[in-house]
Amino acid sequence: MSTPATPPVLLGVSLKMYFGHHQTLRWAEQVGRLAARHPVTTSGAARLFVLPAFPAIVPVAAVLEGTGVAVGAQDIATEDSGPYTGEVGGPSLAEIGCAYAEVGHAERRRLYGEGDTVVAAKTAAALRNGLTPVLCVGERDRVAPDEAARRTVAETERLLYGLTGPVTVAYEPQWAIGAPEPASAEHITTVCAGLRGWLDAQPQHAGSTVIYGGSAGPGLLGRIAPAAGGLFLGRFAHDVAAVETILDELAVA
Ligand SMILES: O=C[C@H](O)COP(=O)(O)O
Repeated sequence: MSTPATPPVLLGVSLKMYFGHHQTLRWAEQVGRLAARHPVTTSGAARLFVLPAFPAIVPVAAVLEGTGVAVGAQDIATEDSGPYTGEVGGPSLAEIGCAYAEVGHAERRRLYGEGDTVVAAKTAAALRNGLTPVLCVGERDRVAPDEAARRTVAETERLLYGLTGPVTVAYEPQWAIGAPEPASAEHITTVCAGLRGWLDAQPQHAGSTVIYGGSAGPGLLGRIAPAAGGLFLGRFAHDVAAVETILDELAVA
């Protein structure tokens, strides 16, 4: 019997609203050059995706063409078209080359009042438009790892109820976002293993991935894999040298 192939490590970066437009393009050019030459990405052992601000998606997709780096959006409308001022719908995102759409980030929940109903509807919108939702889940306050796992699995189950398709679940404990350092390896592996176990029992979500975000950076993945199948990076990917360090770490793992 053959051993199942190890799935590629998934490294995502959300640029949030940190960079200006031209800075975003310069950053994307550097990431594209890195991905096109690094053995970990060229071999397919790791896959990268980036989520720029909406206006940069089209030029970033052009910059990254042929590098293997996928592009996505930081948000998606619940509806596909119609009178929804300021929103961007899944069909448009798919048309401009997005492969991913982030949903449910803690900042959107906290600052823009998005609750479970909206997050679930955005997840559904991504799936029906052929985009992989990057579904952000995680407890708001610091609790023990087992309790965090229980809450996070229940949250994921609730948000994915009735939906079908592969998802990228980004475990982001809200208290670890924008912090000096990530949650502990024990905390992350307990929750990610819980998520992995739940997903593995859901054939309708075959092909799904669990990644960790929240002050993630170099030096972390080796301590949380394989429970976490990758990282969802924020600030610590602004310096492309840090992304290269993470790829280098994978090369020697
Ligand atoms: O979207 C990414 C996460 O919220 C992590 O951001 P951060 O690494 O800057 O804390």
